[in-house]
Amino acid sequence: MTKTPGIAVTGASGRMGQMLIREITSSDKMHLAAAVERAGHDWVGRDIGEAMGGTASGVTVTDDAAEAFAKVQAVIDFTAPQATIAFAAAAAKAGIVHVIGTTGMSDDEIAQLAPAAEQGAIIIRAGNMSLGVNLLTQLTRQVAAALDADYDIEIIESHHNQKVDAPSGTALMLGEAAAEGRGVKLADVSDRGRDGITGAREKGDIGFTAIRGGDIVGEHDVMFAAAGERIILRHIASDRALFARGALKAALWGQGQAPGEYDMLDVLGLKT
Ligand SMILES: NC(=O)C1=CN([C@@H]2O[C@H](COP(=O)(O)OP(=O)(O)OC[C@H]3O[C@@H](n4cnc5c(N)ncnc54)[C@H](OP(=O)(O)O)[C@@H]3O)[C@@H](O)[C@H]2O)C=CC1
Ligand SMILES: O=C(O)C1=N[C@H](C(=O)O)C[C@H](O)C1
Repeated sequence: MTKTPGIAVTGASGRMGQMLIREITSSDKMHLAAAVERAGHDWVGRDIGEAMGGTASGVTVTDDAAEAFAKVQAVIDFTAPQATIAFAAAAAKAGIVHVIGTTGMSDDEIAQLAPAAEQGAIIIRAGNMSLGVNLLTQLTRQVAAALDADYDIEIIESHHNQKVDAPSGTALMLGEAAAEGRGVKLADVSDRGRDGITGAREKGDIGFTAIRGGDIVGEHDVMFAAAGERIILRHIASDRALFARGALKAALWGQGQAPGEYDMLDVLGLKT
């Protein structure tokens, strides 16, 4: 029998952490080999299956990422920016695949991942792991390239009321794609957080609006609004399992890749 890759999940008690553990446990292409939580978390030392309210899995939650990563082929990490930077360094030491779903990272924090990729980590990072959204980035780039600045680009995202970062990682991916299509830098045209007497909209800007409420999993619209018409590209995620399955696909794709930084377009073969 062929041995499947062992996977570690960080932020094991989180919304995505638990979803990832369920998906890995039901996959025959990989197995759950470690579950990591931060020091002091009350799940540390408990069986992850039991902590999640199910049956024993044989995997005890640990706060020792280095020890966990030494015995796996990939780590899937949906946590928080500073935690992800620390996990990247540990993944580099272990020479394993590091799938990063964490959003809300500043440019400076993203730059801090580069040394890990140079030192042996195979980093696959995306603000959204779904096929649909990654396809939508390509469509957004295409439509933005085809239309001139008479079409105002607005990105509207909606998420659950526990989300801590805005705009969402997905909205930023879509904004980058629109800016690329237009041949401009997103940082030069990004318009966020309008409030009060903002003045009229600047031609060529890419606007962002974030809605937070209830249990919305994740919805994104890219609107191209001109005199007399609007084109709206929309993605609706209705189940977090979508993101988890994308992350599992990335963990498998990364096996045997050279150390470096990749994204879901690489994994899904959508790079143009
Ligand atoms: N790329 C994608 O496709 C997707 C990305 N995401 C992103 O994934 C991230 C997590 O989302 P979600 O699961 O909803 O969030 P949760 O808050 O439910 O889970 C976050 C987990 O990370 C842990 N964590 C936070 N900070 C640290 C730290 N400093 N060290 C160690 N562990 C830490 C938390 O532990 P504790 O409870 O102790 O704080 C918790 O277990 C977010 O950035 C979100 O935007 C979400 C869905 C899809
Ligand atoms: O926090 C979430 O929930 C999600 N975060 C990602 C993002 O910031 O875009 C992906 C997805 O929309 C869910």
